[in-house]
Formats: sequence, structure tokens, C-alpha cells
Amino acid sequence: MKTPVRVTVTGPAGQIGYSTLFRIASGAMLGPDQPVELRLLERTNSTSQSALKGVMMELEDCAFPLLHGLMSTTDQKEAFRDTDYALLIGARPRGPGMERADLLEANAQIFNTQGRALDEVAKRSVKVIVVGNPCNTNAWIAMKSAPSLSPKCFSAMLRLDQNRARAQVAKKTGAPVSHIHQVAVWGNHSPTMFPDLSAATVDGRKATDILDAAWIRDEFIPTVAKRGSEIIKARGASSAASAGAAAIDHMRDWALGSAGEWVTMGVPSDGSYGIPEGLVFGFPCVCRNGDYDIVQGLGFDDEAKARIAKTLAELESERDAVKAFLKL
Ligand SMILES: NC(=O)C1=CN([C@@H]2O[C@H](COP(=O)(O)OP(=O)(O)OC[C@H]3O[C@@H](n4cnc5c(N)ncnc54)[C@H](O)[C@@H]3O)[C@@H](O)[C@H]2O)C=CC1
Ligand SMILES: O=C([O-])CC(=O)C(=O)O
Repeated sequence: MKTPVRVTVTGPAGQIGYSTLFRIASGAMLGPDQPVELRLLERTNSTSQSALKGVMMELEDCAFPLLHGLMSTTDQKEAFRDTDYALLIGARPRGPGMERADLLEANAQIFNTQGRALDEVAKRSVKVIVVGNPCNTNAWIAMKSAPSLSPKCFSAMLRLDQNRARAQVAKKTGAPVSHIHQVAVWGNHSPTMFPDLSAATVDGRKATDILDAAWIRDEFIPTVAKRGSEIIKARGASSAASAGAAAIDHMRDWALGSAGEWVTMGVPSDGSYGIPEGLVFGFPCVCRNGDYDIVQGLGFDDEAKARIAKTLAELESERDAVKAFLKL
């Protein structure tokens, strides 16, 4: 049996927390031979604390053999001390009358303080996924607030967008998701994202030879880009099970490797494809040996270039807006 690793989850009393924690404890994220110690960071308010107490009682009641430790705290340093993996799910949701700038500012404070705490006390090899929205910019803030950690420790969740994209292609072609490869989603986790099938294959054939260009442009791209708000409309609550599943997929592949499969991750740009260095951008990546590489050498037509420019401009404007609140 391996030595236990420490996994910190923020917002554990929320919807995505509930769909993620039990899978982490069961071994779905880090493998069936990897024991975990869970550290749960929640807000101090009594409703969240009461819900968290219930979640922890259920975690105990599952009697997971791999769950070697379970604690909750409202102290960030206690939550992140020596942590190996951090899932930053808790964030301030948009309230009535709140402008986008107010949302950015509220979250900027949260991810600034969490980034500083990670900087001070987390393992130097920590792997961080930011799920809480706006996740790319929140990940950028946390990364900038943690100058002693490698920028490669930080990522944002775009895997849900990639999973949605593969699922739409599966539905349209009748091929199982496992026969669909090299689907990419570029940019921001927002309606400006660019779900891209130009390198994708279905049963070994080029997706663009099978699928109509008009379907890709008029149905596929908008369906994936607006899926989050469609789910909120249908369910009366945002995606939680699928978001939790995507967070598990993202961390599992990063930690254990993606076996050559392209996985979309929001990662700090290294300048690839002309994206300014440091901006947390959705790229197709391949994971191996606990690290990721951005897939290189892809080409874009004019329409794709315009879509990438649009999502990039949005991310730059978010970054500039939060720079005004934080001294980064
Ligand atoms: N990147 C992605 O693909 C997706 C991101 N999301 C985002 O994930 C976030 C969480 O969603 P849900 O779980 O549905 O929300 P929720 O409202 O059910 O739960 C959020 C939890 O976070 C806690 N929290 C808030 N601020 C915190 C802080 N500073 N420290 C610790 N805990 C804190 C709250 O008390 C609550 O328990 C939202 O920002 C949502 O927009 C949701 C779906 C997909
Ligand atoms: O806007 C939200 O909270 C939900 C979201 O990100 C998604 O489902 O992609």
C-alpha cells in the first residue's frame, strides 16, 4: 500500500463538493492503491457548516478503505498545509444585481488569499485545479499570488467543456465516446470558448470528413459553449455531477497520465500559439509522469483564428479588471 497523500477540497458543502468527495475517497481520482487524507475548507457560516457535518458523516459511513484521514477547517493554512492536490471548488456565486465586475472582485479576494496560503504551506509539487468561476481568471490570481510555486502547479477546469464536446460528437455520429479522440477546447470557460474538431477523429476517420461544417458551426459549437446555462435552465441549479466527474477526470489524468489521449486543461500559457505567457488558457494537453505538455504544431483557419482571438481578448480583459483590485 502506498503512503497516503493529502487532498484539499474547498466548498465541500456545496453541490460539486457532494459529487466529488465520495469519488476521491473511493479511489476514482488517484487509483485503487492510493490512500488519501481529505482536508475540507468551508466558510464559517452555520448553514454551510451544518451541511458539511452531514457530508462528513456520510463519508465516514461509506467506510472507504482508502480514506485514511478526514478533517474540516475554516483556516486556509491548516487546509493547505503539505497538501499534494487541491481542488478549489468554493467560490462566490453571482447574486441578484451583481455585475460581472463585482463577481470578479469578490472572487479575486478569495483566490488571492488561497493562493498566498498555498504558497506558504502546500507541497512544492502540489497540483491545483480551480473549478470555481470564473475559473481561468481565478486560477491566474491564485498562481500570481503564489510566486514561490511553479506556475505549472495551477490549472483551471475546462475538462467539462471537452467532455461535453466529445459527448455531442458521440451523439451525432453514433460512435461511443471512447472512439472519439483529439477534441480540443480553447480559451476561457465561458461562452467565448472555442470547441474545435479540426484535428478530431471518429473511429479513426477525420471528424470534419464525417460531420457537416454547418452542423459544427451552427449547432455543435453553440451547444457546447452554452451547455452550462442550458443545464441551469433545465435543472434550476448548475451542473454538479458532470462538473464533479470532469474534476476527477482532470486530476486523474494529470496525476496518472492520459495514455496519449488529448485532454483539455486550462493552464498558464508558455507562449504556445501566440497566447501571452502566463494567461490561463484552455489548451489540448497530453499528460505523462505527473506533468502535462501542450499539444504543439496545430494549424488554424481564419474562422478558428477569429474565435481564439475573441476568447483571448475576454480573458485579457478579465485579467486587467482583477489587476485593478489586487496588487499583483
Ligand atoms: N469550471 C467549470 O466547468 C464549472 C464551474 N462551476 C463553478 O463551481 C463553483 C461551485 O459550484 P457549486 O458546488 O454548484 O456551488 P455551491 O454554491 O453549491 O457550493 C459552493 C460551496 O463553496 C463554499 N464556499 C464559498 N466560498 C468559499 C471560500 N472562500 N472557502 C471555502 N468554501 C467556500 C460555499 O459555502 C458552498 O458550500 C461555482 O463557482 C460554479 O460556477 C460549476 C460548474 C462547472
Ligand atoms: O455557470 C456555472 O456555474 C456552470 C458552469 O460553469 C458550467 O456548467 O459550465
